[in-house]
Order: sequence, then structure tokens, then C-alpha cells
Amino acid sequence: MKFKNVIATDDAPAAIGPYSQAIKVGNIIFTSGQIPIDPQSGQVVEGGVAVQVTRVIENLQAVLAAAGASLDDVVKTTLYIKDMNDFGTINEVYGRYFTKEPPARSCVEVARLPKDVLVEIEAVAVVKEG
Ligand SMILES: C=C(N)C(=O)O
Repeated sequence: MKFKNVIATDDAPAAIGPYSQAIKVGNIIFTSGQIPIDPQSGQVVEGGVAVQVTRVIENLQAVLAAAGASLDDVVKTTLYIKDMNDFGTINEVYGRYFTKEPPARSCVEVARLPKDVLVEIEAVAVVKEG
């Protein structure tokens, strides 16, 4: 029996390295870190951190949807941000998507992110069916 299922969708950016957009094991989905790449153009979105975190969360939604999940199913996120001064703006945008019983979360400032983006978010989600 296959244990590890690769999730792939054109509705989210293609991987920029040797990783899958997400892996589903039973009823648990592990997404890769999403960065603010527009899935249509393949380019990083411009316009600042609010625009970037919006794109990241919408990319996460697309990956989760391909795995049969939604943001409501997310139990844990990890945020990697370039500048902790953006914490308030990121929380404001993030909070629009995770309104009720938000997932557990970690948030760390990092020296650098792929493609020099301002934010990367990964998620773990759990759904009822395997
Ligand atoms: C963008 C990524 N998730 C990566 O490079 O691993």
C-alpha cells in the first residue's frame, strides 16, 4: 500500500527546487513552504509584504484544495519572515484568512528567503478522511 502521496496542482506555483508542493500521508497534509510567486506568471509578486503574504496564503489554499483540504483544516503553520518589523502587517493579513480557531503557529525572522521574498509559510493540515 502506498503510504506517501504527492500533491501537485497548476493552481499553485511550481516547485523551484527538488520538493513537492505537498505530501499527504493518511489524513495529514504537509505543505512545502509557499513563497509569493504568482502561479500564472511564475514571478514573485511586487507591492510589499501585505501583497506577498496574501499571495502566499492563496497559494497555500490552492495546494490544500488539491489535497482535499482547506485553511480550516490547518493545525499548524510556520512563518519565515525577512523583517520582524513586518509582524503587525503580516498578522493583519494572516488574521483575515484564519478567523476562527486559528492554527498553532511559529514565526521566525530569517536572514534570507528563496528569491529574496519577504515571507514564506508552510502548513500542516488534518482532514477527516485518509
Ligand atoms: C520555496 C521552498 N519551499 C523551497 O525552496 O524549499
